[in-house]
Amino acid sequence: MLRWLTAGESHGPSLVAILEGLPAHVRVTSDDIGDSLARRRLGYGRGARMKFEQDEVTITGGVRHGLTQGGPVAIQVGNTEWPKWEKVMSADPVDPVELEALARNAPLTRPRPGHADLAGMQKYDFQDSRPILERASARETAARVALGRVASNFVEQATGARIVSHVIELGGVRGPDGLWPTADDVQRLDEDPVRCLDPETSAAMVAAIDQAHKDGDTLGGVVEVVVHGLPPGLGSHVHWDRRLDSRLAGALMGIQAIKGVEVGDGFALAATPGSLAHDEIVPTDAGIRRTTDRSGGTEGGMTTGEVLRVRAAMKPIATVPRALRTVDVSTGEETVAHHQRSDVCAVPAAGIVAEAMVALVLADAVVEKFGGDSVQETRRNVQSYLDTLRFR
Ligand SMILES: Cc1cc2nc3c(=O)[nH]c(=O)nc-3n(C[C@H](O)[C@H](O)[C@H](O)COP(=O)(O)O)c2cc1C
Ligand SMILES: C=C(O[C@@H]1CC(C(=O)O)=C[C@@H](OP(=O)(O)O)[C@H]1O)C(=O)O
Repeated sequence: MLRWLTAGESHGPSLVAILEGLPAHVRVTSDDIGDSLARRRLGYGRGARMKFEQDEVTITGGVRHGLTQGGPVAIQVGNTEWPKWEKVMSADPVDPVELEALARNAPLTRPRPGHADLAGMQKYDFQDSRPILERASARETAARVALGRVASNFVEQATGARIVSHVIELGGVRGPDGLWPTADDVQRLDEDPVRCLDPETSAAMVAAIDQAHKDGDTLGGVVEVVVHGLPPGLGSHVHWDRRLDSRLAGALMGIQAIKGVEVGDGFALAATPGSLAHDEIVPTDAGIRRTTDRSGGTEGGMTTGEVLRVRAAMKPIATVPRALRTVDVSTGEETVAHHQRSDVCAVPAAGIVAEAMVALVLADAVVEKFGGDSVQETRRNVQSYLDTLRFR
């Protein structure tokens, strides 16, 4: 079983993340992790912070000379914003007079509808939303993406499978159906301002972001994660919490602002007759194959060996410049929510986070099915399973 945890606040000194349970000899470097973090910062519509903040990666445990050692992998991602927040976010007490003089420390008492502010203040008994938003912030996804890169290196080195994501809808602009990227499309997608495969749709998405920016508004959208080359049989039909589709859905729903998940054609299948909803099984020269991939590569909570496809729908950014109504909790009076610099749209970044979450679920499922204390042992186990697989 893989276990992982992240800690750290949006404006704290750093995020930290630990991943336990991977075999030894997985190739991974700080540059790999830095590359994945750089991909998460991409995307038209993100706010000013993405431009001036750097992700400073340090692997502090579990990796030696570019190979995992079998122990927990520990990664630190420094927040370069920290010097501005040293007093406000200090772990140790700070002189209250000094704190009072800091504009940055002014209590945030006008909770934003759509963010964690109000429910968090009620639940954790704070009169200021700062302690809530600091941890609710999607800054934390940098730590997940760092671990996700270690996990995806493992999945690729053990099974050959490759993970890619793309944006299929943004601000109501939807691309043509049935366009799925291959792993060779990653560079092209990363170069597109909104990580969309279709150039015309991409241009319309960029225009939608520009319009929202002009209108003081924010946008959401839908990302799809596609995995090529997985073996059949990851996950299991035998219990709800062993189903791979359930684990993927939980992981994707665990990303900030994700409000819907689909596996394969998901909700559209509910409106399709059975004769057109499933993936027929046919004999081919390459073995038993499917004619379509409507199920998104899982049946009975297990991978089928076809392309895995999962989608996540992101609600619009909660910090709306044309601020929404709220209550000032210090007075009880109606007012508008606090607003500072913020993303207009972070759907392209959410796709990179979704890739990381899928990688972590798949790494767990690969360890569970194939085991191994070194990645070469895992790979041998995968190969012997494939060599002896029935009805290939
Ligand atoms: C990559 C990414 C970037 C985000 N950027 C912002 C942002 O700049 N401003 C904001 O208000 N919300 C942003 N969000 C969304 C908030 O984190 C999210 O709405 C908040 O945590 C509450 O979400 P929940 O209702 O799903 O818990 C972002 C989310 C993601 C995944
Ligand atoms: C810092 C990141 O995203 C942040 C996520 C976020 C939120 O509320 O989720 C709010 C914004 O931060 P701030 O409130 O400091 O402007 C984003 O910039 C990041 O992704 O690295």
